[in-house]
Amino acid sequence: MSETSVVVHADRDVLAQAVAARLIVRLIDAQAERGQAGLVLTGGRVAAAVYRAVRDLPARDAVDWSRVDVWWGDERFLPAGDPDRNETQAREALLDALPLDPSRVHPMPASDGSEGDDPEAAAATYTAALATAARPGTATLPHFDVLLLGVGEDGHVASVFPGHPVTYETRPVSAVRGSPKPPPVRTTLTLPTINTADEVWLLATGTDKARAVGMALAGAGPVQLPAAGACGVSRTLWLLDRAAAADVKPTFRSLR
Ligand SMILES: O=C(O)[C@H](O)[C@@H](O)[C@H](O)[C@H](O)COP(=O)(O)O
Repeated sequence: MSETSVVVHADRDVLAQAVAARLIVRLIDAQAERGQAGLVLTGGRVAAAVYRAVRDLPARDAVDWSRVDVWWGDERFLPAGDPDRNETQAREALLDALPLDPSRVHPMPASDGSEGDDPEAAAATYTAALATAARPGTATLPHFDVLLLGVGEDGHVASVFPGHPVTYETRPVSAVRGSPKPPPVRTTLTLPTINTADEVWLLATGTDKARAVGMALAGAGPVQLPAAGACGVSRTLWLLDRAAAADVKPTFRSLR
């Protein structure tokens, strides 16, 4: 039975520290249970603050990083190494500092990769990479223990934007053209894929996010507000600061 929880922290710095600690513990537990862990990264400023906090916490050494599979929930379709790629940002903020197994780090293709400047081909390549790592006996996807999502002011998650055709997409990975947040071309896990994760953690800070967060938790639909359609199999965890939680009904709040 899936559980939805909301945890509210004082501000972004405290949130980043607390989410980093929570993430480290969750990865340790996953490895204790399964011998490995699957982590899906997101882009954006809040996630970057969390990544830096993980990097700087000594407890990160309790994770066996060589047995963590790292995936991305979405990517800005730009050349390899572009500073605006989610991959580049995650590598700089965290991944470069960790003893990861490079074969277990799975960035989404870049626009100058072997697929060429073709986001549909890039989405197909990522779909194949996911299928290669699929759980034995299951369909097409690996085990995601934790899937991180930033939340946009408009309620987007990953590169699933409100009202965009991608909100209806049922294939595992989709190309996105005409993104309202630059750059316009992206690749993304779709909502059905996101929703196979054991735990989905939605991160939001600042007053700009309050309306979207409040509406998502009040039961908005996923086409209007994709964040409302992101749910973990075991748990959906909203990790907010006070400003982003301003419109969340008191029944959902657990102040920290
Ligand atoms: O590629 C991206 O831009 C992200 O994956 C996107 O979904 C992001 O997570 C949100 O827009 C929140 O970003 P902020 O934390 O910067 O507000």
